[in-house]
This record gives sequence, structure tokens and C-alpha cells, in this order.
Amino acid sequence: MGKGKLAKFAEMKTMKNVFEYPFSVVDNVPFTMKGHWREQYFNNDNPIVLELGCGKGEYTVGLGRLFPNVNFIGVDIKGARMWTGAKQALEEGLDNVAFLRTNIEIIDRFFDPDEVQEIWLTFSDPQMKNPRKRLSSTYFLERYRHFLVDGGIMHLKTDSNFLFTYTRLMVEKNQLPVEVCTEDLYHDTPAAIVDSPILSIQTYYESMWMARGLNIRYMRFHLPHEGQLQEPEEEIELDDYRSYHRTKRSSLKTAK
Ligand SMILES: C[S@@+](CC[C@H](N)C(=O)[O-])C[C@H]1O[C@@H](n2cnc3c(N)ncnc32)[C@H](O)[C@@H]1O
Repeated sequence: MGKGKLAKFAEMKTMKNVFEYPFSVVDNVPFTMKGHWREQYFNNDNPIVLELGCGKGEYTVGLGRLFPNVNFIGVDIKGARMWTGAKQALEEGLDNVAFLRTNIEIIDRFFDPDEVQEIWLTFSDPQMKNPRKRLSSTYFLERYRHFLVDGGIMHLKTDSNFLFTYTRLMVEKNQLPVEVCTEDLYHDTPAAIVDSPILSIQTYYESMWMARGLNIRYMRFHLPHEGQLQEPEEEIELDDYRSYHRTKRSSLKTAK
């Protein structure tokens, strides 16, 4: 039988690779590693890459296995999910992998300017009715700018046509440099990444959507510090996920 939520929460508190600072406690518990993740946790000078909304953390663990000279931090608010990846990383002795349980809305409280090189957004909730909750919105990108190096890399991997289109329009409107963009990662793989080991790993949600025949969209762009970011204004057709129970069907057909 699987481990219960309470047992997972209790074990998380003993795991050296897990840092728990949800919004409810962050003001009362000092976080001393801001600006010091490399020397105080990873004990190296390697780049730091975040996976925001990491869920079970399997992708963070997968990246950690593939790239031992890069440090990976999976971030999510759901502790019971994160436990899976944290446990796996400990069992495999992956010293380049850590997990931060917090609300991404306050992610800039945990990293100093230029402390992070890349950010992955993997199968983020499209948040079709709440632009400010979309992890690729200008609201969040402004936060990421506080700690991502100038021109740092953003990766978006999603099944959602809505989130992909929204992000593409936002990138176009703000003239953010795009490196890779494909609507079908595994059947129309851009030449730039055709030999990349990242194609060999999938997130939990990714394998679920692929099993249902949905294509996976992927975009890699740079986020310069300069310039005021602007939201796209186009109407975007909503995803219909009713049959997959992702979200209730909306009476709306498009959203901004
Ligand atoms: C659809 S799941 C995807 C999980 C994983 N990336 C995958 O592909 O299997 C989205 C995850 O993002 C997390 N999430 C969404 N918004 C968040 C926020 N504002 N702060 C922290 N976690 C968030 C959720 O808790 C959830 O685990």
C-alpha cells in the first residue's frame, strides 16, 4: 500500500534535500540560503535550474541524472507529490537535486539576483480564466527577472494549446528571443534539439497526456531584463479538457 499523506509530510521534514517555506510560514521562519544555494547546499559553482510546478518531481530528478554538473531545484506547493521525487533523489544519491515547497507567487524571496540560469515550466495549469495565475504571464516573468540571469532561458513544455498560444503571443509581443518552438515535440522535433537527451525524459503529466494521444508542445526562449513586459491582447481559443477532468467545461470559448 502507498504511504499516506501524513507519513509523507512527516518524512519530508527529515529529508535533507527538501526545504519547506509555504506562504503561511515564510514571514516567521528565516530563509538563510537566499543567495547561498551553491556554497551552502550544492557545494559547487554549477548553474542552478528551477522546475516550477514540479509535481512529483520526476522531471527534476530526470534532469539531475542526465546533467550531473548542473544543480536542479523542483518547486511546488504540494508536499505529498514532491515527496516522490525527493525520496528518489535521496535513494539515488543525487546531490545536485533539491526541492523547495512554496508558493511560486513568492519565489523571488528564495533566490538572489543572477542566482538562477534557467527555468522549466512543465505542464503548468493553463489557468484559462486567471491570467495572473499563469506561470508564463508577465506577472510571473517579472518575478523571475529578479533572480534569473539577464537573458536566462525559459522552457515551456505543455499539452495545452491555450497556454502554448498565450505564451507564444506574449513572447512575440515583447520580442523575446525564441530558440526553439514546436507544436509537436516528438513528431516534429526541431533540428536544434533532435539529439538532445532531454527528449528521453517525461514528466508524470506528460506521459499521461501522451497516452491520451495529445501532442506535446515545447518552446525555449530568453528573458532579458530590459523593457516593460506587456500582456498579449488576442482572444485565445480555450482547451476542451472536460473528458480528462482537468477542469470544468467553461461556457466561454475564448479568453485573453
Ligand atoms: C498539472 S501539475 C504538473 C506537475 C508536473 N510538472 C508534471 O508535469 O507532472 C501542476 C503543478 O503545479 C503546481 N502549482 C501550480 N501553481 C502553483 C503555484 N502558484 N505555486 C506552487 N505550485 C503550483 C501544482 O501544485 C501542481 O503540482
